[in-house]
Amino acid sequence: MKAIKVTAAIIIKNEKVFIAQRSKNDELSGKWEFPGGKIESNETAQECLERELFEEFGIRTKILDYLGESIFDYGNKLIHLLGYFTEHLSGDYILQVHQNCKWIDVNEFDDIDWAPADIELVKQLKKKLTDQ
Ligand SMILES: Nc1nc2c([nH]c(=O)n2[C@@H]2O[C@H](COP(=O)(O)OP(=O)(O)OP(=O)(O)O)[C@@H](O)[C@H]2O)c(=O)[nH]1
Repeated sequence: MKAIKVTAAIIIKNEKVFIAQRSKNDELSGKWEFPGGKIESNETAQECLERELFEEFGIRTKILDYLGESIFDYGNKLIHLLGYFTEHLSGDYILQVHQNCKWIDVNEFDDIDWAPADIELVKQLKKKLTDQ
């Protein structure tokens, strides 16, 4: 099975991380994720993330450092999630496709009902944020 490459943004403000909840009609409905989406054939991971964040929330962003990856087999598909630290440049967050969003502290990571592919990425992020 060929892995589907998906970008995921880690946006941090006042030491809190932005996460979004997938919509009712979505696959993985109700699960929380780092916003992003599938990389299209003509774009880089960075271009993809900037496009997705504008489409999904109406915000302009700048992609910073690469955090890491998670490869997860959902059975019907293999997801290759790529996490990038991302800076919010402008625009208010307006939900276009998600049912909810929130800013969470690293202490709350373990209480979130994450999309399964995110769990490995969350582990890496937690390590990075608590080791500093
Ligand atoms: N954006 C995003 N997708 C994730 C995460 N974790 C995870 O398993 N996924 C999965 O990765 C795939 C990407 O989904 P998406 O729906 O956000 O991407 P997209 O906007 O390009 O999709 P579409 O073109 O089907 O609407 C989905 O199968 C989704 O369930 C995550 O943290 N962020």
